[in-house]
Amino acid sequence: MLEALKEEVFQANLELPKQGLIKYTWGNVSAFDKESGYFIIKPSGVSYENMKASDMVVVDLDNNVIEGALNPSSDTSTHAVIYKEFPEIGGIVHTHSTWATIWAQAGLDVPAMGTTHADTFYGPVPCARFLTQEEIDNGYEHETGNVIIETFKQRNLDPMEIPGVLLHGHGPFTWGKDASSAVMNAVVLDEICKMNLYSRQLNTFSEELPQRVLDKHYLRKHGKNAYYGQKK
Ligand SMILES: O=C(CO)[C@@H](O)[C@@H](O)COP(=O)(O)O
Repeated sequence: MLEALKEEVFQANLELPKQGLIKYTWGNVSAFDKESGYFIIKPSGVSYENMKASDMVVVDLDNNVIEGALNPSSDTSTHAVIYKEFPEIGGIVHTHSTWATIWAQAGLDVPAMGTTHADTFYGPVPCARFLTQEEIDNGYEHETGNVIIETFKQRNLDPMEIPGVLLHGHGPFTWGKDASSAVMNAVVLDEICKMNLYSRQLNTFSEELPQRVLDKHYLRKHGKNAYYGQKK
């Protein structure tokens, strides 16, 4: 079942090593199928070289495997929590990409310092807190999803305007309307983390974008008045 989406998820997963976002098996991509309510995710620990589209695992939002011979990613319940809470999300990516993970390990939000950032993220990308011992005991991956939701709720963020998050001491999750846009957002997040780090090294006092520039760049690409991709 869902053969076309399996192929899409497979291709999106292959894009991670191609874009230099992961080494070994340090990441996963999934995509949600609105009609069935199932999502498709990379199998756990399977190397990208040996993986086939038919290895992709179909799961439901309660983490039951519906189809697939291999174990789904160990991050499956984090993906499920995000899909459940934010129905507009159609694809999710988790990586340990170097630059974004550096910011995650530093425990810092990623400030919007340039228009590269503003073209994709409408404000700083938040860094979510460490999990408590109780949360880890309750179910680490599930609670990781809950901490992401908590971060977006507490800060009143729209997940489609800020399509990603850092987890303190761990790494990034990004998402989008489908798997390939979630991968693109993972690439952008890693690049802006790199740019910001160098900018702050060159000038500790490098400023964040003024709101007017953030608005200009984000709003011409997104939302009802977007200029990009519209007919003349
Ligand atoms: O975050 C981690 C490990 O820290 C996992 O995402 C990573 O190892 C990938 O796991 P899976 O192979 O998807 O089970």
